[in-house]
Parts: sequence; C-alpha cells; structure tokens
Amino acid sequence: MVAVDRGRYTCLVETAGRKKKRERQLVTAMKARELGRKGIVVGDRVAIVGDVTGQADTLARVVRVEPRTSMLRRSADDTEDTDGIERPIVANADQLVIVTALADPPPRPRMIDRILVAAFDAEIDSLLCLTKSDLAPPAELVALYEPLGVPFVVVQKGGELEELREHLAGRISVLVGHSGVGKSTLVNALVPDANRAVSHVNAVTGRGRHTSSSAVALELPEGGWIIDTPGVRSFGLAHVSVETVLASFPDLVEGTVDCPKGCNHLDEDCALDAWVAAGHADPARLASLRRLLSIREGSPEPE
Ligand SMILES: Nc1nc2c(ncn2[C@@H]2O[C@H](COP(=O)(O)OP(=O)(O)OP(=O)(O)O)[C@@H](O)[C@H]2O)c(=O)[nH]1
Ligand SMILES: [Zn+2]
Repeated sequence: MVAVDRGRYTCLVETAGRKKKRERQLVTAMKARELGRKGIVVGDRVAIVGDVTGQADTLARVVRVEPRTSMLRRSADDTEDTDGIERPIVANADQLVIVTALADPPPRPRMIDRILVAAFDAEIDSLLCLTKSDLAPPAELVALYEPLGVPFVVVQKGGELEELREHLAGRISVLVGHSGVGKSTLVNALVPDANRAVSHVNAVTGRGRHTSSSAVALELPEGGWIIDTPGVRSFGLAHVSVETVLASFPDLVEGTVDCPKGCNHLDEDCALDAWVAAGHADPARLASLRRLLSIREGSPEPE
C-alpha cells in the first residue's frame, strides 16, 4: 500500500509480465465490506481482487491485510481532531529516520527522544539524520545520542548522500521530522522522481501534496522505500510501558532486580543508582534511560 486517502487506497501491484520481466503498476482500490472496520495503512501488504488493471476509473477491492511486522501510530497530540486516539499511520516499517536540522530550526532533543521511544516500542531501528551541516557542527548532538547507540548520518543540501543511501537501501524507512528541517529537500535528492511520483499518486486519489496529511511511500532507485509522513511530528507514546523502554537497555536490566515492585526507575528508591555506582554499567546509559523514561511521564513538548 503506497498511499491511503479518504477511503481510496493506492496499491502497487507487481505482476510477472512477458519474458518474465516484472511489471508494476498503481491500482486504486476501495476496502471490501468484509474487512469491516479494520484499518489499512501505508506499508500494509494486502490482497486485492476485481479490476486490477490500474486503468483510469477502475476500482479494485482490498479483501485481506497480511499480518504486520510493525506498526507506528500518530500521537494523539499530533492530530487536528483532539479525540485523544492514536491512529495507526505506517505498517511494516523497519527503520525510523529522525530528520533533525543542526540549526535553523535548532535541534529539539526532547522530540528526538520521543521518537526514539516510539521506535523502541514498535521494535524498529532508528537512524538520526542530521541536516544542514553547513550551518552548525554535529558534535554536541552526536554526544547526546552516542550512549544510546543510535546510528547517525550528517548531510547537507547538495552534498554527498552515499552513507545515508547505504542505511536506506533495501529497507522500508519512515521519515519523520519537524517542518523546515529539510525533509523535502532530502526526499527530492534521494528520489529523483519524488514530486512526479507523489503527484501521480495524488492524481489517482485526487489530492495535492500539501492538502494531504497522509503518508506516501516512495521507492528508492537503489531498492527499498522511504515513507514521508507530512504533518507528523511524533508518534503516540501513551501506551508505552516502563518495561518496553527498559528492554532497549539490556545492559541495565540486571540492575533492576533489587528495585521495589513497580519501580519507575526515576525515584530515589530505584536500585539502579547503587548498581551503576558499583561499576556494573555506564552512568551515561542510566542517564539516557531516565531521560527516555521521563518522557512518558511528562507532557508533550509544546509547539
Ligand atoms: N543551509 C541549508 N539550508 C537547507 C538545507 N537543506 C534544506 N535547507 C533549506 O531549509 C528550508 C526548508 O527545507 P525543506 O526541505 O522545505 O524542509 P521540510 O522539512 O520539508 O519542511 P516542510 O516542507 O515545512 O515540511 C528550505 O529553504 C531549504 O532550502 C541545508 O543542508 N543547508
Ligand atoms: Zn528502579
């Protein structure tokens, strides 16, 4: 599923054409009644029936959604309608690319932390993509994320993208970042046909890029997909547990055996302080764990 918009689903269908050459086309579909209220999102693998020629004014039907390997939800505070529900937006992604400018706009570590927790929760890898390196050096931000073991790449407009391409090749990556960080600049550089591909999808669904707030999947020339998420600044965290965050710090788990029951690992009675002080783990790791845990407790970053 490469785009979803107001009940119209754009699917990429690959068929074995003549001379075993693989042929692919975009097919517009609607949801078959038997799927009921089950949602379909970008990244979903689906089965479709009916008219799958993809010709103008044809409409296929999605009859089945395959089991998902991961699911990212838009955070409730990100949606215009403030009903507090975290809606699924991307399925089956295997990498979350956090696009952050080194300056203009300045980096927002709290937002980066929130996205990292969402990635831990969804069990997908994350990659820090630091843009606008012509405006500021990356050292300070890199130092903040080094203890977390998050890989990073540094890019600038018109510059080399080889390293980033290596991280993206063959994978399904979701790009997320605040407005103005250079996400569109990046997408256009990575996918030479990005504008055309997006307008083609929108021609099928009848919407323009900037009116659409839904995610769109774009295929990379070197294989793999990037999924742009316009208007999405962070992902839902309300359901993320202490255990989920802790599980991403396997080096610290052992130190929690003496914690009081239900310890949030933030208060004075937490056993991790003594355990780390005894030299069992890096204090920077504990500090990072606590930074991420406190995000769940705190209110979302104000705009
Ligand atoms: N100095 C500098 N400016 C950049 C760089 N990359 C992008 N810009 C500029 O930053 C501005 C925002 O870039 P966009 O690519 O539109 O950012 P975006 O994240 O897509 O923003 P939205 O479209 O609002 O979501 C534009 O004026 C770009 O020309 C960079 O590496 N260095
Ligand atoms: Zn504890």
